[in-house]
Amino acid sequence: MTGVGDGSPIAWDEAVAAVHAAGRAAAAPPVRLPIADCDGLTLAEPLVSLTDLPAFPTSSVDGYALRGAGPWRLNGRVLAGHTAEPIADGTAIEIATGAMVPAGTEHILRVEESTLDDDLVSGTPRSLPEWREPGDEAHKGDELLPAGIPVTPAVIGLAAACGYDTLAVRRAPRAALLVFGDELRTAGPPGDGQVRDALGPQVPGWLRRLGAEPLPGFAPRGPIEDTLEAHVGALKDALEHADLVCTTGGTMHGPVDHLHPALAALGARYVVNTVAVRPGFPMLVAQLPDGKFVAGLPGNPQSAIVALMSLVEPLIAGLHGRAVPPRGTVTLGEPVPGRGGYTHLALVRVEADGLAYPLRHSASAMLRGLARSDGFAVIVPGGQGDAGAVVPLVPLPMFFGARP
Ligand SMILES: Nc1nc2c(c(=O)[nH]1)N[C@H]1C(S)=C(S)[C@@H](COP(=O)(O)OP(=O)(O)OC[C@H]3O[C@@H](n4cnc5c(N)ncnc54)[C@H](O)[C@@H]3O)O[C@H]1N2
Ligand code: MOO
Repeated sequence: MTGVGDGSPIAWDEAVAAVHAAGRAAAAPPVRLPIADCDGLTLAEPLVSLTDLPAFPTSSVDGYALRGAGPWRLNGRVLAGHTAEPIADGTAIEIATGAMVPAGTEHILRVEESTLDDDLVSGTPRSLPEWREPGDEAHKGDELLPAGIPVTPAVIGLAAACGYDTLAVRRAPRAALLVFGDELRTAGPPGDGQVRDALGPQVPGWLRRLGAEPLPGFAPRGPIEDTLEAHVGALKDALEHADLVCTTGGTMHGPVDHLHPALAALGARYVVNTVAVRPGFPMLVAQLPDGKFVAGLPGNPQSAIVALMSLVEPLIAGLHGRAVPPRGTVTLGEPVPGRGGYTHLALVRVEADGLAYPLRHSASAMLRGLARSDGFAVIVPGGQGDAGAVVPLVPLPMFFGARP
């Protein structure tokens, strides 16, 4: 096998950039879908307004459109959804919020600030216009959003408002999960040398939140029998359906770690093979000759999630045609040690004082810290996190669709 990272681990930020670039190069071609089906997908073209917004002068209030000096003779009504005739001098036209303002209107008088006596309207209109002019929000042809941004419900609303029925989007990559490890139990408490599979049940939820499309059923397969044949067979099968297959365990070179030989048997090329990060360094991403990806997550449960956030999140972003997700910063409330020449991804929780505190029970085999965490504080190689230091944060996407 060939590829970046053969031999010694590559730097964490280089690994992030490498998988993102590989994903971007393999991004699916754009498709056109009805706007309501685009939530969580990615704009493949800039959103350009198809119209002025608003498209016509639009009343912001219920009241009377006026022209000339008052009192004004009431001469009709215009409701939202209708076109308006021009207004004659010295007249008032009753107008509803959202209705088209008659041409020639000089003021709109709010209904609660007016009096109507027979057919005569009087009152003092406010000095500021009570309507929105065409183009106040956007002009036809304005670029409202660039290509490559996630389609959120707000984006769908904006697209609808300016006239779109369909959008050019990139589909989400389809992801599958294979769990390796004969020692795993899929039900009940651990014991007798066996541990409970803690990744099969949780990784699909993370993948969904990172923007992958669940394969029908999305059932993680495993544990896969600890033979090379079984690994190759399971990978082939999953790769028939998925653009991205995540595996857990078997990233090292123990007697029953078959991931590397299985990837070699499939003709895969490493995009990244081991990363200078703790925990989780044996993580890898490989690409098959047909362009599909395998992400090898280490078996230690917290390390697997470090690998998801380090490699799988930017890979999925690339496959969507998006930038690497923005990673903010936190201010540390307590010191967080560095890990020598490795990047340290340290579980932290942001407390009520706004500061991020390292969590206990956060060794690579543990999940107790992860379950209380907001994300990973990033301590750069050779550095350390002093209390009060501002450091990057890799946030965990806690809510469904929070970061598609
Ligand atoms: N000689 C060395 N051995 C190990 C090293 C090393 O540098 N030299 N690194 C350790 C590190 S760090 C990690 S991480 C693991 C990665 O190993 P694998 O990816 O090959 O994972 P496994 O050996 O299959 O499992 C490791 C550990 O995690 C438990 N596990 C696996 N899958 C699950 C699961 N789905 N749910 C819960 N727990 C799981 C498994 O039982 C093992 O305890 O290698 C170290 N070894
Ligand atoms: O790097 Mo391992 O992933 O520390 O537990």
